[in-house]
Amino acid sequence: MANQNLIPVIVSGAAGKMGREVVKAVAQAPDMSLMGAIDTSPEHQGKDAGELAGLSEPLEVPITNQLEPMLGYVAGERHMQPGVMVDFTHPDAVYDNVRSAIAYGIRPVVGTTGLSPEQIEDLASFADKASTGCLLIPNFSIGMVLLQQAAVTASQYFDHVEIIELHHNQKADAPSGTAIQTAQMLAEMGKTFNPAIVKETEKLPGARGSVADEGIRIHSIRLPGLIAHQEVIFGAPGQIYTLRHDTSDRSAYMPGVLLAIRKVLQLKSLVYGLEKIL
Ligand SMILES: NC(=O)C1=CN([C@@H]2O[C@H](COP(=O)(O)OP(=O)(O)OC[C@H]3O[C@@H](n4cnc5c(N)ncnc54)[C@H](OP(=O)(O)O)[C@@H]3O)[C@@H](O)[C@H]2O)C=CC1
Ligand SMILES: O=C(O)C1=N[C@H](C(=O)O)C[C@H](O)C1
Repeated sequence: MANQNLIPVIVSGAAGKMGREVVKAVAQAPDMSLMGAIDTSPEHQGKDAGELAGLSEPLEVPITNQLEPMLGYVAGERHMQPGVMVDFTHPDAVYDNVRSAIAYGIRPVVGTTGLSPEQIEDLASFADKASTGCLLIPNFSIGMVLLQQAAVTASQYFDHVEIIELHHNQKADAPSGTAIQTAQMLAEMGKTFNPAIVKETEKLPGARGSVADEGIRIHSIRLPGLIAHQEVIFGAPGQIYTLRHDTSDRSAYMPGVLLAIRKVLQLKSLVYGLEKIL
């Protein structure tokens, strides 16, 4: 395939758990070219992104912490498709990274969670003004989209629901972006869940989890040995309906990430959620 058909991709957070998977997936995609691998972690500077990701051959793409020069370089590659930046970094870094990418006309595909509603609104208006596609995807796995659809269906028939999300203990944000999105989807059904039956007292603050939109409670578990898991539990007199999704390997997210890289080129504004591009 000639170069002008390739999508130039920058991976931000390339040395991290998700970033390494993305480097592998992009390197193996026939329509993409890994142009930059950004990561701030000092011990990985200068290392080959492919070797770090476990590929047998080097990709000749060194890890660097210089995002802006890389955005400028890719923006200047006019003989290729418009550039895409995939971000799997940290809740404290993602907002600035996305603003910078949009400013250079590079389309962000964002997996990093932990953005506040205000930050998301601001990024949406920035992308809109720049007529630049931007995808914010709290969860790239198809299984989670299916779980959320089943939860929305069930919420028509159940008035009581709680969410439990379980993750590895290196996760910075709680609750997970996926749990927040799931609660938002249920809240959009237009009813308030979990009407109080008794006056509850929390003898230890937080014992009943956090209360998201429309009374939906979210409980966050953090343990080594976990990757990413979510349960949505509906209750009614005499029955419990439990939906559960388990991620056992981060490769589960890669078909969604590659799809998002291709789809973001067709967008002119910010879109939130994998289900919108399937
Ligand atoms: N949407 C989805 O489907 C999924 C989303 N996630 C989310 O993705 C994010 C990353 O997760 P994960 O890979 O597990 O995290 P890791 O901590 O393993 O990786 C993040 C990497 O980004 C680096 N980093 C931090 N700040 C910057 C910055 N400003 N620029 C470039 N690199 C930076 C980190 O370096 P250092 O360690 O030195 O800080 C680290 O190497 C999290 O928000 C997580 O919730 C995770 C899985 C799936
Ligand atoms: O940090 C993680 O690992 C994950 N984060 C995302 C989230 O916060 O929902 C997606 C998935 O749960 C894995």
